[in-house]
Amino acid sequence: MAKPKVLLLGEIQHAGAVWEKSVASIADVLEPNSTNRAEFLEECKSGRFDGVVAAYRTFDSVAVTGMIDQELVAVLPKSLKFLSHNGAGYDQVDVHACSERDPPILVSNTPTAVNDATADVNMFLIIGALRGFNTSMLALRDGKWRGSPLPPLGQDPQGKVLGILGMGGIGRNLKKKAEAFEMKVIYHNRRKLDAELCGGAEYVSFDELLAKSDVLSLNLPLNKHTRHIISDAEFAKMKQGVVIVNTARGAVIDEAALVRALDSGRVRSCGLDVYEEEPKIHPGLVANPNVMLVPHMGTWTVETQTAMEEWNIGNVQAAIEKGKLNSIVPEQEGMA
Ligand SMILES: O=CC(=O)O
Repeated sequence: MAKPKVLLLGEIQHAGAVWEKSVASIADVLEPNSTNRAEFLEECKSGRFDGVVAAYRTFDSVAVTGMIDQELVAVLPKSLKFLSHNGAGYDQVDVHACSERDPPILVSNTPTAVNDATADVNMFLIIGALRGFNTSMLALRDGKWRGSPLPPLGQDPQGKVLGILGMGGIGRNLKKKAEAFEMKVIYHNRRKLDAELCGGAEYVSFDELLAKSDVLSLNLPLNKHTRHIISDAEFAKMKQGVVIVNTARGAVIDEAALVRALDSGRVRSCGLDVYEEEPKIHPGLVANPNVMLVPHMGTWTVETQTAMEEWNIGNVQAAIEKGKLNSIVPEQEGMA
């Protein structure tokens, strides 16, 4: 019997042995010859991927395929039923277009695998931004010890109110870590979570979150409802001297408005792992020595990258062996 076909978009870098033992041993794995989106669209139209049942994609494969949007979904082979995205955030995939296609393409991501590593970076950015470490770290490397004039004193996390916008897996993990630093956690989410799930954190309205937080952390997915959820009007509702931290996706904040809020002093400092137009960063952020900037490394650890790949491989394996995904994105729950 012919083996099922799987499309590999991007590279398996850490769980190669698991891939070989599982998917590669039971499926024919195809990889695109294309080097850009125009070529990839043509390669899809040529029928080269016909018969493919499941696709494994990486965040970086967007460089070849472009976004998985309506235009691309329309030319993907009709045989493709499952798309496994190796990442927690799947804003590169238009899930609505995948659901609407006949037959639909079911999408999975890698939620829980990323929680610890991302919440760790989140905590690092909170402490770094509160303590204002960036200025003196730059001064030290410039041969000026702590710098002259001396940097302003930092602030302790103990007793500060941490507002978490988006109480999913990363938000809940961050809550536990922040409580070890004696921060008081409040949160806002599309829906209030039961007390056990949110670990007793206080649920507040969006406006209350903005008004009460000493540190505001963005932990929500990027989609058309959350793009620029934080902009000038929201900064105006925050405390003077608030600290902003974002490990979610750059575009949940209007970056130009953030720079204005930093320049006016409304925002004292920020810690960012993600940017609106990666790898471009707003010059107003780069020029500000007071802000902590990390180049999208929230999940950049051996353990987490391996766990993410293994999770994604598990989804592809389940797709071809059982005709279903182990985990499906929330928008498609009930479609499997
Ligand atoms: O940014 C990282 C991810 O979405 O997993």
